Amino acid sequence: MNQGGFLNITSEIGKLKAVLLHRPGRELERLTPQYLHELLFDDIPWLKQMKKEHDLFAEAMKSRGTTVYYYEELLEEVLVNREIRQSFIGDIVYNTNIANLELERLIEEFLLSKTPKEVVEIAIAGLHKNDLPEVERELHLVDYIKERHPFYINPLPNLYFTRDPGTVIANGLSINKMKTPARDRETMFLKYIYKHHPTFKGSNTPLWYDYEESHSLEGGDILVLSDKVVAIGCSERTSARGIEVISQRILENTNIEKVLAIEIPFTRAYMHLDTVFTMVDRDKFTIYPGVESHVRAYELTRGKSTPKVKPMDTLEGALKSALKLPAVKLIQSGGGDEITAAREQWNDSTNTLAIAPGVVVTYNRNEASNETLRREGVEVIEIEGSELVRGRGGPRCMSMPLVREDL
Ligand SMILES: NC(=[NH2+])NCCC[C@H](N)C(=O)O
Repeated sequence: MNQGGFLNITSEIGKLKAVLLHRPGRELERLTPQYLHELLFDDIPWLKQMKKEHDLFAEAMKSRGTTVYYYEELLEEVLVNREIRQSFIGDIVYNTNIANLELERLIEEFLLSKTPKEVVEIAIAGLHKNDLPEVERELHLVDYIKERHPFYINPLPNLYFTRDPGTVIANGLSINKMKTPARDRETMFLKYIYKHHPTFKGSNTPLWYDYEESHSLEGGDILVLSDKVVAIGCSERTSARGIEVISQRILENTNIEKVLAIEIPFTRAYMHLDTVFTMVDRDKFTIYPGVESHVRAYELTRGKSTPKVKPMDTLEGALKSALKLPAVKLIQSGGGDEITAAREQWNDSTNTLAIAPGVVVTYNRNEASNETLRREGVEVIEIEGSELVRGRGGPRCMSMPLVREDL
């Protein structure tokens, strides 16, 4: 069924051929202690160092044969077309909640006077109130009341976690519905790329989910385990209904036969399934031992209009049965020590990115977890992440695989 289009993901571990990243930019320099929580950060990273770390992350993939695409480049290419740029600017302004038509028009005019590159930059880094040239205008009530908020267009500091707004499943794309307002606008970028970029558009690239739908679904929860099985975390960010809706669509339109819905505790430390559980080889997974006993798995198969559900006894059993494997290995992160495991999980030890079967990229700081993976025969490529980690995401969160070789 996977013929035609550019996108192809039939596993978590097939050789990674193309990936979408976002190099952290000025949006990170707009974080202040006051808005950290709202913007889903716990700390303020140092941008210069962050960029270096991110470039080395990209390099680690490139040197192994992965083509790296960047959000800002693709968007800029799309926005060279004036009509598309106008529509994009209209959408951005519409999504800002400025609630003042005159001001909206001024911002629109301001953006229309910018080059495609500048528009992309503002769309991601936001528009500070001081950056809009002063014009005489009558102040409305909303101007007074909202005055303390520093931005007309909010910055998107989480965009470097490209995993979350979009997910390729089989030959199609899911443009996800983000749970929080802080990340809502990220998904719109993907829609423009999908609709207008020559590499991505194509009548044969199905859309499995759209950000305009009402139930939240984030990419950190979606793991394409094989050409027949997808796992989706039910979490703080991804709703049960969102899982049902996308599952029925992929069960009807692809070779996928089963979706494993995996329920994890709803808490900030494990906001997505991939913060506690990732696939590292054909029959190997890494898991944070602190959640193992709280995880519940359900097997979904195609139903009439919504999937049939079968609760499973254990995660291990569910994986074995769905993947038709005689055994699976759940490798516990943290090297068997409870305290180390919890500390390293906070720093994304279980958020591994497989770039080939049994080959993963991880942060070097998670020494015990990396050592455990190696002992289990996994090749571990370590990257520096002291600044990147401050946004609470690791190599898997920072990447959106577009094309993998089939296994
Ligand atoms: N796939 C992931 N685990 N992504 C992590 C995203 C972290 C980001 N600060 C957020 O809270 O949304």
